[in-house]
Amino acid sequence: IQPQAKNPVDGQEFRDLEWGQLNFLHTTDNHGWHGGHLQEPQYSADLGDYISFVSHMRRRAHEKDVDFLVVDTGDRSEGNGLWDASDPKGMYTRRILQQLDVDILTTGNHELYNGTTALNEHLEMVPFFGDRYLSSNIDINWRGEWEPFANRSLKFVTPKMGFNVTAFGFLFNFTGNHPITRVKPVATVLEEQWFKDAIADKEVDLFLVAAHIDVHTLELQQIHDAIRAANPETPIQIFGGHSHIRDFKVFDEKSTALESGRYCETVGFLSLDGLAPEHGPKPKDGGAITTFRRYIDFNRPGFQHHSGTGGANFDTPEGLSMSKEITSYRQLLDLNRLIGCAPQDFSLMKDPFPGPHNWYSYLAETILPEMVRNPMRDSHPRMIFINGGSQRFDVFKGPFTYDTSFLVSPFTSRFMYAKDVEWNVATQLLDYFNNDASPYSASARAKGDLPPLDKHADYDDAKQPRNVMPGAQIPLGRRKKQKQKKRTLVKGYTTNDDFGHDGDDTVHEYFEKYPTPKVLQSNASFPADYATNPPPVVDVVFFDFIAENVADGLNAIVSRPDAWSRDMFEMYMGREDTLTKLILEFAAKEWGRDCV
Ligand SMILES: Nc1nc2c(ncn2[C@@H]2O[C@H](COP(=O)(O)O)[C@@H](O)[C@H]2O)c(=O)[nH]1
Ligand SMILES: [Zn+2]
Ligand SMILES: [Zn+2]
Repeated sequence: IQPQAKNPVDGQEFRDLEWGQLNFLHTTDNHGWHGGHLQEPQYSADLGDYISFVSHMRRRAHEKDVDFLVVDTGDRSEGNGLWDASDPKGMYTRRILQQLDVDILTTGNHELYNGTTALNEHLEMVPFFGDRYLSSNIDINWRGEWEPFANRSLKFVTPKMGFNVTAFGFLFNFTGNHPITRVKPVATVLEEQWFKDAIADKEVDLFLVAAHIDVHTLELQQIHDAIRAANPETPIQIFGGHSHIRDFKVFDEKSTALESGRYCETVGFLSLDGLAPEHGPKPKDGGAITTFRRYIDFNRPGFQHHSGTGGANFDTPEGLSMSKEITSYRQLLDLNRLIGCAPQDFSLMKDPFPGPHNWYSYLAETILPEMVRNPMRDSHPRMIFINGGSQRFDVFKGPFTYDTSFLVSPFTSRFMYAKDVEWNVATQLLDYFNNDASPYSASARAKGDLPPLDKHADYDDAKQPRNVMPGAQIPLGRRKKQKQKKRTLVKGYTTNDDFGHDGDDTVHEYFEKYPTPKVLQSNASFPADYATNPPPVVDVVFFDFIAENVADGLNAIVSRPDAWSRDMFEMYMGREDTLTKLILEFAAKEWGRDCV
């Protein structure tokens, strides 16, 4: 099933990009979506189109005699059939990404959850990209000793303007990584001699930080502050990620951070002016940096417009062959195989939870009770817990394909259980998980286990841009503002960041975003009168991914630190019974195949 993408932006007049001395394209958290969005025209470009776009933007930079860098900040894996359906996972994605002309890339937490994935990233991607692949705080031990996962930092001179740039690559203080890897806390690395030497180097015109870190976090503040303390005047440009949102933070007059969404929905564009090369002429206005940022929807019309090629001359031979290669891999993996017809749209956060249009509610009320079963325990009442962040994308009414199961619920978590837990203990577990004050929240963030924030700020003209530094009436650093023209709006990202709300290239119609559960509970085989006559005990069933958190929660509830531990839990279903598989089986059984 290949729904054809109509022109995603009829009536859209694009505002041109403001180029500077140094210009960037940024992607992050693409999570395997390199084949594009087949059911969303406005994000329908694929990696082939992006390769063509990058090629044209490099050409334009050359014509303008300015510098241009392409950056990716990780989570390239997990969350699309193109990645998850191959064996080993990511086999085709790593092959296609090696054809992307990227200048600086770093590692996300999703490259590190699974040992095979981490090792393949280290053995295939790191050597291929060489010193451009930066991991300043990750090590790997696959051959008996700890060694850097990739290059720690890179100093280079930009070809046109002769800027001396020192680049780093950081991951947030992630603790959910596979044991063959280790992630050193950012604060620890900032004290290491190699880092101190790198930021002590006075022959640097710009520090570049590629970070798989949300732009509003302690770790990123620590990195900025360490570099700034050693370099009061040197510009610091940060590219963030991980929280899957479009965002932009002003740290100070010479430092900002751009975050560019997720899932091949966004390409971030950023330009800098006013940089003073070490040996070049000093800028006339005392070194003020002018910054411009724009979030470009990942579609061909936008790429064609900004590459200055229009329709006819956009596709490069490399881009065309990449698109063909992706199509062939998708066919090889049989990703378009129709499984069933989803009876309606179900969203993760575009509709209230709980509610009739919310995917979490449909899972809790319909899919999990029917599909998460153990024949030996079927008559036993059970509570089923899954982490909210395990669900990754909306379900659209109509064709639900083999690929869709990976878009929605890609992970290989299995179901474990604690047998016969007292009712009045088990009933307190959900609050332990979802109460922000509980210890779970802190450990979940460190594990990367909070549902990706997907904050779409509202389009409130009166609303001041967030985080404007106190006393600074205009965003720090000078920026190039552009007039907004009236447009026909389609639903999409509406972003309000430290530079205001003119960042989205395609002006979208705003829509409400609703909170999602940190952890979802589903009940099954409860007696009809459970509300007035609750069963004495229930089976507590859960994803192995949160097994330690379940033990911690139960122990906290009974106030005994060692009442439960992971090794006391048993498998509830088989190793092959992932939720991906269970959803496929449900869709095949319940949803019919005549998609009207
Ligand atoms: N149930 C599982 N959830 C997982 C697994 N690996 C990751 N996750 C969830 O992903 C997000 C983090 O994603 P990010 O793109 O924001 O970095 C987080 O909510 C995790 O819970 C897994 O194997 N099983
Ligand atoms: Zn991500
Ligand atoms: Zn991440």
